[in-house]
Amino acid sequence: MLELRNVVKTFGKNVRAVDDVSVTLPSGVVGLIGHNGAGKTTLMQMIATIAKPTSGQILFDGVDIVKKPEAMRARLGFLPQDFGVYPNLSALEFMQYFAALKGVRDPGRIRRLLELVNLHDHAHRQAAGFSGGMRRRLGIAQALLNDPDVLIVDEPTAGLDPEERLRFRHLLSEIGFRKLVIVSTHIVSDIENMAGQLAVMNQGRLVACDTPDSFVQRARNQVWSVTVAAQDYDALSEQLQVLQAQRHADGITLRIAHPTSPLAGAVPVEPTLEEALMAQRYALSAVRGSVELAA
Ligand SMILES: Nc1ncnc2c1ncn2[C@@H]1O[C@H](COP(=O)(O)OP(=O)(O)OP(=O)(O)O)[C@@H](O)[C@H]1O
Repeated sequence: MLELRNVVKTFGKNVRAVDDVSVTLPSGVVGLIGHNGAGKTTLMQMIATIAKPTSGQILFDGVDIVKKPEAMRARLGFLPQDFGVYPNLSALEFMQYFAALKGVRDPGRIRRLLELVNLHDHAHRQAAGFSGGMRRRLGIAQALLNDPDVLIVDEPTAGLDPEERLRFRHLLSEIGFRKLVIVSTHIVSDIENMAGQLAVMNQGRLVACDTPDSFVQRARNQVWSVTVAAQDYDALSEQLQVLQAQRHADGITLRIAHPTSPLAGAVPVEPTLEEALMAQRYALSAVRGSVELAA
């Protein structure tokens, strides 16, 4: 169990990257979500013991890992955002290199991990020719070498194509059956089907931590659907929090976040998780990107 108590990280005088975060995380997949600059990477770096909190405590199974980082390092797998593979090494050589660094002596483990991430057929290929998804999967394989109890993955699907995203999500959710997996992202769809808990960060603060279902439940009766005339769209979108707009022959059907009925004829609809987060005003840059007029 991982426990953060009043964790603060400041940079210089003015930047409070992580601002008084307290949370307890048992096991399973936790989605750490928030817009760019919300503090996700800084928080994960502190959990991974590669940055120290300015104040506060981080306990893993009751041990203070700020004072005793080795207690965490031995049980940690970390895939940072800017993880790079060595292009001249094959997948197998890369794994052997990290196994040596981590003191892992079981050669069968490398083979099993390459199978787990579906790279066993490419074990002898140089990583230089790997796609983004293959590199991320190799990154996960090295992070699992020491059979960690905690796996931390920063922005796992950045730059991956849709098929690779799916495969990667599936892999992480499988690992989450047995371990604590912390996945940071600003893309809700990356974690909505695998995270048991969602921790939402905004400006360094942890503004909410709950199950995806609870977020959706709280947003019920706050997301509305209504069809309006095409010429009214610009004015309405200025006044209302439009989550989605779809153009068709009879006008434009809007999905709107509002605590009460926003317009005559509006009917409440079941919110998606993304809409629920928007309706509750957890600003997420990725969500704003989804508000586009579909022709
Ligand atoms: N080494 C540093 N020195 C100064 N400021 C920093 C440093 N690292 C992070 N920050 C600032 O701390 C805040 C949080 O950054 P952080 O990278 O943790 O956010 P994030 O949620 O991971 O963002 P992203 O999704 O873009 O990776 C930002 O304002 C960032 O500019």
